[in-house]
Amino acid sequence: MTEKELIESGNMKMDWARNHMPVLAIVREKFEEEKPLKGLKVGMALHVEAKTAVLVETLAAGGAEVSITGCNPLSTQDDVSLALDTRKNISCFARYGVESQEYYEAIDRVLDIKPDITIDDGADLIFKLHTERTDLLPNILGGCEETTTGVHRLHAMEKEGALKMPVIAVNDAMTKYLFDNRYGTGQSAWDGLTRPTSLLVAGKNVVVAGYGWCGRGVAMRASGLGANVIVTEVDPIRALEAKMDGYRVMKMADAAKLGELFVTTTGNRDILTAEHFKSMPDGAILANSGHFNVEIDMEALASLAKSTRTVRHNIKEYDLGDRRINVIAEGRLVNLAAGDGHPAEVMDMSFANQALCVRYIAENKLSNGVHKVPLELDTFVAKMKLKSMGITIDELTPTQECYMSGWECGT
Ligand SMILES: NC(=O)c1ccc[n+]([C@@H]2O[C@H](COP(=O)([O-])OP(=O)(O)OC[C@H]3O[C@@H](n4cnc5c(N)ncnc54)[C@H](O)[C@@H]3O)[C@@H](O)[C@H]2O)c1
Ligand SMILES: O=c1[nH]cnc2c1ncn2[C@@H]1O[C@H](CO)[C@@H](O)[C@H]1O
Ligand SMILES: N[C@@H](CCS)C(=O)O
Repeated sequence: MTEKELIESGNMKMDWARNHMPVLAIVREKFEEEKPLKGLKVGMALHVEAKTAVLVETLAAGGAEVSITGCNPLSTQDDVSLALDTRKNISCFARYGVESQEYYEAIDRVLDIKPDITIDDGADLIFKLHTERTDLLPNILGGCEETTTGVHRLHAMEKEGALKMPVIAVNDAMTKYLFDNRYGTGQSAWDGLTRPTSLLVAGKNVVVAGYGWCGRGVAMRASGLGANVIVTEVDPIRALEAKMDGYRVMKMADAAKLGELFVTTTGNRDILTAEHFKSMPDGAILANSGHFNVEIDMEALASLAKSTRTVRHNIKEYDLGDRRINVIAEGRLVNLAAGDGHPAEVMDMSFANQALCVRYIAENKLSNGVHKVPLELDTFVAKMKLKSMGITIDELTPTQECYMSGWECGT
């Protein structure tokens, strides 16, 4: 495609996404009217695709100058990146398939605008701010973090006294993780698994590692597609939940022997290791929908392999001699690296939270540390989402409110 065609394609994707993000549209209208971000610069590292682009244009509509790059070398859609870069007050440095050095250089270019507010997915931008670009910290009003792993990193920094800015844990808003991590990952992980493989899920043994918000979504949809789902966990409560939700629960050492398709969603490292690769059935398919590319030990797999080859777009086969193992999208987030990311209706809520939190940072002086999304913003997003779906719900009557808050009328 020519550059002009790519830009057209990016704009088309953005139009489609925008039309399915009604809560963000409400926020954008307010931003257009009130310009709450006028004079502010926002630096972002997020998955650069159409839904993210709608968030970026929303921030620009609020008066901000926005500079963005990717948060994963394989999740950028170049057509959207180019289309964004043509917009007024927006620069986009993300490119698909960049090597590590180029990935971090692009984060530096984002930081070169000297942002007042940051938005991260995985905390790579904040990490750079606290290591190589500390000179920029005094200018920072605050940041927002999109994902569970990023929030973990920030809590670890805070605990060590290393976090030198306020950050809002957007992931932890109820209108984010209950929907994005569960229904979003539940659907888009299967988009990323079925597109490259073009194989049947029904009847397969699917092993889901981790029964957190992402894991339960992936397991639920696997079950809906007819798979026999096996869950692995380290948390006894979550393992019990998985069992009572109807799945088999066992150690990965045992699941490895049975699984035909493996999906990691733990946010942890070394979930699938040499020990497991050696006992997997021939042709097993592995994918990660959790944390970076460390959930599957790709180095161990490469060193066990006698040879490797690309067997389909986004699938690499590792020939171990007595068996072959297939990995989707280099063990990186399968839903974004091999699929189209979460559905727009879900990112609508996640990104409405992001836009509202950026405004909150602009209008309130926050102390250094990790902050919750204010409950009124979380509730606003839920109410607007219901409204956009044409759903009205009951309200407590004064008598009911009194009954619920009293203690005399318990029986
Ligand atoms: N692919 C996506 O688009 C997407 C969306 C949201 C979150 N995420 C990422 O997915 C990961 C999980 O997020 P979440 O919100 O579900 O987190 P979560 O904390 O709710 O769940 C993680 C689960 O993994 C379990 N776990 C940890 N180590 C394990 C091990 N060794 N074996 C088995 N289970 C183990 C934990 O006990 C926990 O129940 C994070 O890295 C997050 O950033 C990805
Ligand atoms: O299509 C998408 N566009 C932008 N962000 C996404 C999309 N799908 C998922 N995530 C976000 O990626 C984070 C993990 O890196 C998740 O927390 C989710 O919010
Ligand atoms: N942005 C990182 C963290 C996801 S949990 C990634 O894409 O790997």
